[in-house]
Amino acid sequence: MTTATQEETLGFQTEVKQLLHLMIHSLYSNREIFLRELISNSADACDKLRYEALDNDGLYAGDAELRIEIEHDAEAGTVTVRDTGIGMNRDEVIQNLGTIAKSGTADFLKQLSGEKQKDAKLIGQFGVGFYSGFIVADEMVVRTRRADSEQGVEWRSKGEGEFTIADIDRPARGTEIVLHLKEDAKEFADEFRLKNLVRKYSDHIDVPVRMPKVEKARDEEGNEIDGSETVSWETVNEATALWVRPKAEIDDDEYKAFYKHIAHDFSDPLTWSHNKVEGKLEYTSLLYLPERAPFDLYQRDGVRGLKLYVQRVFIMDDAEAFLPLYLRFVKGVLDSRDLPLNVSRELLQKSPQVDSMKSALTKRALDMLKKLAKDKEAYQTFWNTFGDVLKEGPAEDYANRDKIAGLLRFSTTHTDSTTQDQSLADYVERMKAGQQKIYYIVADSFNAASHSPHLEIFRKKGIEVLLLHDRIDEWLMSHLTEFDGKSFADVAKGDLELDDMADEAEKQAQEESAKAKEDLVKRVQQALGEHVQEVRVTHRLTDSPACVVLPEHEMGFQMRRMMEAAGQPLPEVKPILELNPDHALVARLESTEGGNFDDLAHILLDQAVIAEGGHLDDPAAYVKRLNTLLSA
Ligand SMILES: Nc1ncnc2c1ncn2[C@@H]1O[C@H](COP(=O)(O)OP(=O)(O)OP(=O)(O)O)[C@@H](O)[C@H]1O
Repeated sequence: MTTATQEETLGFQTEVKQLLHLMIHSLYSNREIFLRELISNSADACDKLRYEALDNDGLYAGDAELRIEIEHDAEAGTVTVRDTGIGMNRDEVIQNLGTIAKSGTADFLKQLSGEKQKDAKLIGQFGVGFYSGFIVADEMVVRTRRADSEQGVEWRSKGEGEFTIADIDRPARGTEIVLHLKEDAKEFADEFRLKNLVRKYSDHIDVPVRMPKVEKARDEEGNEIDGSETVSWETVNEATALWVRPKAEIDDDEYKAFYKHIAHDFSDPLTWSHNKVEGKLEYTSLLYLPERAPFDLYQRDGVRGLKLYVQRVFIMDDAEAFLPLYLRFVKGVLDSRDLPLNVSRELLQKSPQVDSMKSALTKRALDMLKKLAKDKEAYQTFWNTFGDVLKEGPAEDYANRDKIAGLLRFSTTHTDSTTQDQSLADYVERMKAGQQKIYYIVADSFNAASHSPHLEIFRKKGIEVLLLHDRIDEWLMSHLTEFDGKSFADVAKGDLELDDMADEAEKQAQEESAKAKEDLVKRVQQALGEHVQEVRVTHRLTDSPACVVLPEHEMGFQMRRMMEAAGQPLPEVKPILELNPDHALVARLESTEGGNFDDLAHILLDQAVIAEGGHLDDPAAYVKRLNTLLSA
């Protein structure tokens, strides 16, 4: 019997309570995963001990065998998961089992409304880990002792808002978790069931998972002898690290199970890539592409990186140095033969070996995406979830710009749909004879892009335009210069050079109408004064009377608005006003005199700004002018 001292009862952090509630209700139909989660934690704890013992093998204290044991007691209705890993001290128990360390969890949980909370998929974004025990247990007891401490600790909770913690005697290091099963979960206290679950979920774990095997002696006739029971421990999982095994011997289910272990995810991965590299550098990598985004994907301090092993010894989680930021959704394992066992995060930052592994792994990850892209549906799932992150690529990784460009997907006037599912290769294939450039427009929303006056001439001529409407798009386009030898052109910037595609008669007519409007252009320029940089006649419009454009190398409207919203002061840039010489309103303008001319010229400018998604400096003045003209 253990004696408990220093007992205190503490409350869970609010987020833990919310998460527990969410989990118990949403994972009911998937209850068996509790065992996978607890074994996964135990395996991590064994990895951590192995790592700390590299410097101090005294930590093993005569028992160097790392193992996980699972026992059950059908009568008492309990299941116990025990490990000889690193264990926890009192502070760690409070910290790890009473709080959720991940920043942003509280905010995320707050956003979830009642209906959404029922969605089992959401819970996967957190990786419920230890707390999943409460899906099947109405009480959990944890007894643990850290390998470098003499003091054992006991933690108990019914998962209802508080836990009790006390010091106990505990000769064995490591952690033991006893689950007191709920009435309707007693089925898990069964040898056969447990064994199957271990094989299903934890076969690939490096550490042996053992279960007691009860044997009875037999008499000469082969009958079991009562009272002769002996118990031996039997290893029930394969217990070799998955990535070490030859690819041909690993089936898809094993790859998937391993993903769930390392990524703490509930869903299957979309795809994976397993490679052994030999030569100057020797390492094995197993990269996975998740199906769902973690809730902290866009947080600067969100978890990312690979699980790093050196010669099969676990070194660290979330080693960020091996992949660029724009591939932060990739999960996986890297096992290197060349790095020193005592490698630290700081050393990783500076190592040339790490740099060459990073560039090789980046290529692998991009190749994995290219392969996935052959399956349109799967790739679309990827793109809808992580496309925005991949769009950071061309700016961050100049060397792989072309590869990344091939992986991008866009909305275009060809499909006129918000779904971004067209590649640049698709676009190039559809280019018109004589078309030199890949045209795009950037706007704040899909509708603003697809209804922009700038597209009128393109639609008329049947030239496809990419409709970019994500916040990051202008940033992306400023880092893409060409694709397949074709340069990119923003249809809202600079002069339109559709000349190669216009016939002679068309060109001549355009020149003539520009000439005929020279006078009007001058008058408008005078009326608008410093509000515009230039006024000119355009042929890019068919339905609208006017539009605003920016000089070729100027930052685009969308990016300007974003930077201004972020408090970044920018030098003012005046737009160029382009007039449609064939529009009735422009004809009316031409025949208007005096104050009305000024009003109408201003109205045309303001309307062009609005149509492009911009805000008016002085909206009241616009309304007043419009009303004056309407009531004239
Ligand atoms: N068997 C164990 N031995 C030692 N420490 C453990 C054990 N189980 C859990 N812990 C500690 O408790 C922490 C919280 O565990 P929990 O399973 O909730 O989350 P996690 O494993 O960190 O990540 P995730 O939430 O993604 O599963 C772990 O990070 C670990 O430090």
